[in-house]
Amino acid sequence: MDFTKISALHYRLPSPVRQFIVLLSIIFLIEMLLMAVLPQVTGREVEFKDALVDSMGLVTVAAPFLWAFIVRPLRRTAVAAVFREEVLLRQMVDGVITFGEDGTIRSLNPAAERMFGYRDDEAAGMAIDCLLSADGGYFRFAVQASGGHGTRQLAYELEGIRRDGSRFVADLSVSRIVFEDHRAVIGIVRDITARKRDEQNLLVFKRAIESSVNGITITDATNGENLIIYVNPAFERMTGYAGHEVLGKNPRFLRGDDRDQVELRKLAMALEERREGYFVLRNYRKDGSQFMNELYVAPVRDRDGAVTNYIGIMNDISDQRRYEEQLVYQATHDPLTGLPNRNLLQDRLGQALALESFRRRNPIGVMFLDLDNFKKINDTLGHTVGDMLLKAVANRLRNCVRGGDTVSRLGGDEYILILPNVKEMHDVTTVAKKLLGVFSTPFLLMGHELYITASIGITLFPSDGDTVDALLKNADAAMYHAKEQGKNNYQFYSEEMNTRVFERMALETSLHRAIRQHEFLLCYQPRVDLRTGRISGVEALVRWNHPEMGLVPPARFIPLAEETGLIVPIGEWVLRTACAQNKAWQDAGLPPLRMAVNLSARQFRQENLIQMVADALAETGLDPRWLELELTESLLMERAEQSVSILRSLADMGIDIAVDDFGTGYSSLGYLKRFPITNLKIDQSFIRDIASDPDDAILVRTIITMAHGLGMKTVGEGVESLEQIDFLYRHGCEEVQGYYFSRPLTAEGCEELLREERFLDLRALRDGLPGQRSEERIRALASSADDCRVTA
Ligand SMILES: Nc1nc2c(ncn2[C@@H]2O[C@@H]3COP(=O)(O)O[C@H]4[C@@H](O)[C@H](n5cnc6c(=O)[nH]c(N)nc65)O[C@@H]4COP(=O)(O)O[C@H]3[C@H]2O)c(=O)[nH]1
Repeated sequence: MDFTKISALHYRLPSPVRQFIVLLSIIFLIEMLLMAVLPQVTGREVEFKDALVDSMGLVTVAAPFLWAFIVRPLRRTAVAAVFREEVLLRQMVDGVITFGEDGTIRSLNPAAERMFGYRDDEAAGMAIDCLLSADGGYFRFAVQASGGHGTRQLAYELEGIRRDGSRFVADLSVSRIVFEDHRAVIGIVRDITARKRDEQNLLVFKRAIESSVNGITITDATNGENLIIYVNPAFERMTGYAGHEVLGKNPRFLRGDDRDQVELRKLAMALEERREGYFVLRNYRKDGSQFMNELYVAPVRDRDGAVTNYIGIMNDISDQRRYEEQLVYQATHDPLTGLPNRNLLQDRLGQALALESFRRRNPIGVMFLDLDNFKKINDTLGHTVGDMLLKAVANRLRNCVRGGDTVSRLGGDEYILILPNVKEMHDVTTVAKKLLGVFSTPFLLMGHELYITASIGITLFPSDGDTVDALLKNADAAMYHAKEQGKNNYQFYSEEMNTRVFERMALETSLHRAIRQHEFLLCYQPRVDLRTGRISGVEALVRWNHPEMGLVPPARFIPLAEETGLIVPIGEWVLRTACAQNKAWQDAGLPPLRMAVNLSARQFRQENLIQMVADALAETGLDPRWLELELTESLLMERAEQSVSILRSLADMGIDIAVDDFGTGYSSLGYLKRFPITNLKIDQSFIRDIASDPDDAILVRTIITMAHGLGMKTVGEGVESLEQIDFLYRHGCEEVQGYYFSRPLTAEGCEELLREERFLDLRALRDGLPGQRSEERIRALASSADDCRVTA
């Protein structure tokens, strides 16, 4: 390799011969001068002339020494210096290109060779434009470089072109070198593609950080202080602090005085252990407001693994937390009253049981409180009032118990109370009495003064059960017992209550089976027209022929069927069977009579009721005028407005409507007038003492008068004596029904009665109070009929 070609540096190294000659000449000239001047000064011209000759000889003799001891060492030193520079050039990682002012490349150093893919000798003579492309070509910078005086350095960013045509970003520094008569340009080229990419990447990262919705902090961990050196705009938005206000501070200022946080301790530990971590902290904005900071902290390590910085990524999750809390609240609380719901109740009771099983100190009381007749209020006054009442009850119950007790709502009108720390049984009784007492004051809601009572069932852990389910189930059974005991009382759980509940469940199961296996049958109780004494109609009464229990009375299964909804298929069967039976009697040539069929509340609320009745009539072929539907007074009044339209539709079909158990509910005269009612059936509770109790007598008289005033007829129910019949007859009651004339009969028994055209002999009544004979006669008549008496 010709080093002299590499760069312009070799121009600085003078020729050794020239140096040597110059040196000798200088010495000789000095001696000559001395020889010329000294004789003048000393006046000894001859001696000096001889000496001059000697000097010349000496100079000649000294010349090799001069060469050997001065010029050569100097030369060596210089060459070594140049060599060092040349080696430097060769070792340089930057490419060095020398080229003339005409743009012809003179040399490339090895780095430039690697960079451009040309060997030095290949590149020599090529135009610099082939390696470096810039707008306006090489001349722009070459001319600029050579334009000034002395050496100037200029930097450019160009495109480097490799031998294979690929390009890279080149950073070029050019220097113009002028040495003696040599001129050249040195270009130092650096491939800055990676740097440029890094710069771009940095820009992207910076932009990402700046535009991140997460607050980002960078702290300096080198001095152990962890002071903030950067915060992004999201941090400023999140905290309300401007960047300059927090730079140089430790981020812990965000926690304010709220130091007692478990998560803070975890954070401190993570920082101490120099590891990353995730924390949720209560932090405070500049205005003092709190926010939940979901913080992710990660250390940044240098090449040696030492932590230099921490990056903190913050996320304000206050809204999310609120939402989560709301979800948890919704999942654990009753939306209406704000009381704990079944989930939370089970959780709390479970915890109380676990704790008490361990401590075994005091029993836990569980109370099941159910409002009495709440449904009536809901149905008559509407759901708004019902809801208000439930809320008001919740408040009263809450205020009635201690802080550690739980009042929860299971739904509907059922509340459960947990008393976790019962010291004595007496405590539970006191609380139960207190709870019943909160209902002694009426509830004033939307202008209504509501009196309501509650029934409470009580179980105790561990004596009545040791699981949540068992305790709740037994409290429920006890509450049912309280209802059975006349409501508005409390009952402690006992084993036999469960037996009853179990029986109820068994009954429910067998009711399902009864429908499938057609275990129901109908009895018919005749109704007598007091004007003629003849049978004017019959009432269909359902019986359940239970395979083991025998005939089960409706009072034992109708309420359960009503509760479970089974009354709908049962009622439909009753209606069809009764219509079919009536039609069959008519077809058999018996005198036509009215068939009364009971409709339960659930059936009455069925959307397809009208259609169902129409279908039953159509399928059996019974004329609607021989059908009478019986509905209770309370059922009609519960949803009076809806009842009006349903009853009208039924009446329009030609069906008679009777109000059952009249006098037991609270009828509004206004509605009674609007209902298309044919008959009012006076409840047997008023008939029973009609002859002895003046109040009942007045009431019955009033009902009859009122019914007539409204254009309705009356039927006396449960008539058992001639005196009762006499009273009703005298006060204008149109019909009677009761054991006196006939008990409910099987279809065959009833048919026989009809065939025989049995009648009530009214002569005795017309002639005044009946004598012994006539009464006996009538009794005999009644007892001769087939009996459909129930066994249970
Ligand atoms: N102490 C006494 N009782 C008398 C006398 N005369 C009749 N009874 C009884 O009084 C009830 C009259 O029927 P209800 O008021 O409609 O009252 C009925 C009715 O509300 C309901 N029920 C009966 N059958 C059906 C039905 O098919 N569907 C629906 N939804 N309810 C029914 O069950 C209730 C009870 O029916 P039952 O046990 O058959 O009881 C019948 C009947 O046997 C009497 O002189 N003295």
